[in-house]
Amino acid sequence: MKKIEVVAAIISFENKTFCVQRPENKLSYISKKFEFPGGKIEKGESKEQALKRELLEELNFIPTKIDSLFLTVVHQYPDFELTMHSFKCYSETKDIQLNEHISSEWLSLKDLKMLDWAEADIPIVNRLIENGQSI
Ligand SMILES: Nc1nc2c([nH]c(=O)n2[C@H]2C[C@H](O)[C@@H](COP(=O)(O)OP(=O)(O)OP(=O)(O)O)O2)c(=O)[nH]1
Repeated sequence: MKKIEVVAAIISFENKTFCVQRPENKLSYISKKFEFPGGKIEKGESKEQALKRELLEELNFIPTKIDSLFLTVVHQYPDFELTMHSFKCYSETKDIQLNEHISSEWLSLKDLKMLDWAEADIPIVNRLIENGQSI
């Protein structure tokens, strides 16, 4: 089974979390799902380098701070096994550009569950809510 390793950014600003919606995809289980911005780690890259590169590519965004690893999720999708490393990051503005995603939301923790998340993201959402930070 194919394996994919990705990094994802949980971006915070004024107690809200940035959530982005993926475009349509032939894989129904990720098509138009909400996720945390990020993407695949390329050969020779550290996780932090990959995160910074993906945030620039997808959002033209440079975080003011990146925390240490928040949670790593291993999730079996029908076509591949995903390992996703998530990191809390911080923004100084709500104004973030979307280069690839079809929509975005800044949500309080109590509202995160209202979105239709990619399945692999559910443990991250649950952990954020449990921790109760940035409510
Ligand atoms: N970035 C990101 N990917 C996620 C999340 N949840 C989740 O299931 N995924 C899956 C969707 C994709 O199958 C894979 C990431 O691939 P991607 O398409 O975003 O990565 P990429 O930009 O490097 O890919 P590529 O199009 O350049 O090949 O991980 C998430 O929260 N963030």
